[in-house]
Amino acid sequence: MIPPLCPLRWAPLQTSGQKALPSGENNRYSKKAINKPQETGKSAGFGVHFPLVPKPVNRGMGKKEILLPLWGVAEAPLVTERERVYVTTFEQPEITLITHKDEFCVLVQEVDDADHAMYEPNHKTLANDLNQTNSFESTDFLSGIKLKKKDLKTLGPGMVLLKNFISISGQVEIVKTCQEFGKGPGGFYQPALLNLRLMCFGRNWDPQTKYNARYRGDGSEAPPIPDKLVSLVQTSIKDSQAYDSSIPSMNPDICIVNFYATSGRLGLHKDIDESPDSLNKGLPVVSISVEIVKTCQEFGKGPGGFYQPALLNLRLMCFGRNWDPQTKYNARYRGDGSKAPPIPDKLVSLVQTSIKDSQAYDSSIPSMNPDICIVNFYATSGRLGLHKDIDESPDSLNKGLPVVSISVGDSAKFLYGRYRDERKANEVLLKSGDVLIFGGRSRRIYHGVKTIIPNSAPLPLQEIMLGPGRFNLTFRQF
Ligand SMILES: O=C(O)CCC(=O)C(=O)O
Ligand SMILES: [Fe+2]
Repeated sequence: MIPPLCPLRWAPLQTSGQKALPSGENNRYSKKAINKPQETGKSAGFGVHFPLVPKPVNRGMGKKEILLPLWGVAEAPLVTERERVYVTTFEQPEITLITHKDEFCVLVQEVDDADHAMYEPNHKTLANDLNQTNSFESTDFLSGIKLKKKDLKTLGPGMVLLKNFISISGQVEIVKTCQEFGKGPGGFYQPALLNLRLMCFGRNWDPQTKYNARYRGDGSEAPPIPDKLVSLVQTSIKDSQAYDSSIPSMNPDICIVNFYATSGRLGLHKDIDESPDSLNKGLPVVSISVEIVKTCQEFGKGPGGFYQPALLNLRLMCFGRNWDPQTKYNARYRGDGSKAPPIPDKLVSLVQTSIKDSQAYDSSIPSMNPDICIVNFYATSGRLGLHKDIDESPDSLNKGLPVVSISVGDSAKFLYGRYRDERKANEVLLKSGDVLIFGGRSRRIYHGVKTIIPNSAPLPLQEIMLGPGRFNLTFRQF
């Protein structure tokens, strides 16, 4: 079993297949067909060893919750496609749980009773394991105590989706607030031609007069935005900025609440009624993965830039200090006399954020201050044989200070395992924007890159990259 290995899906850019909104000032309510959200792919399957048995809790309607202790999940490769993760137990390989990744690693499964029955035999044999672990109470999930882990995706530059961000109890509170204010003066009404009901907090906006009518037709004024909602918004922005620093801060002064009945819909439109100052702030937006590619391109062509090391199927450069496959960390300068440029600050903080996030899953992952970043560029034929990263100082290795690996560009089939044997290795697809952290007991795992998948990079990246290929940046503390 592989100890803590924690791939985070950070995904800064939209995956190919998602379409940008059509250009042109489609205003808020023009009647155009609504595109269905595009599925970007099916969940991947991973063999995961669970040393304990899930305890299904019946929630009715064929829904059961499966509670797993945090560490049981942290040992699993938590790579997900969207919010779903498939987990297969080794003990019962025929069982595949279709689960939601959630805070506290409470996994929710929809199973019927036949599936349920299959768990029972193991339940007894592994009861001891279960007792030795700190499993979470189902009430944690129901009361929706603060989210430990936010599933975070950027859908494009400046566009971030925080999955599972608001606890269930928070959602209940929001519904209650909307119900309460919605039925009072200034509450919900059905605007002409629109297939939804609308109300505003903070100030009035309506489809006809935009922000120009201070009061509603019924003479009512919008109630202030409830404080709790304002702080929820502030927290969301702060969290999103940790991933996409191009998102500007904001003090909301208007909140538009739409209620869609089941037949509700809203045509494609832009939200462009706010002040020009507000609309233009934060432009142009540069996503961090675009920035990473540009940084690598810029430094990569200068002195100390990319070169092809003997016998390796990739191009290499370093930030922070020099490392090369022959002399390891011993040659301070490269063969061409050049010195490694410092690691860009933004990358250092990205690494710190990733480590912090991974620690929320697995507190055994130590913190780390990167002083070396090795950048590999793999063309489509690029690969890297199974190896261990063991050239760092004994102190760093013994403490298990993590290697933080950021992938940008085309996806790669990444291998990892206990042995230097590709047939025995586990495989995981690392996509653009994924951050893989291996530290603690996994610091000395074998790992390598089997293949690069050409043209799998998000479209905006393909546009700025000079051709297909993958950048991988590994950060370590010597
Ligand atoms: O490209 C990768 O994902 C792995 C790179 C790596 O293992 C290394 O540079 O040591
Ligand atoms: Fe490595």
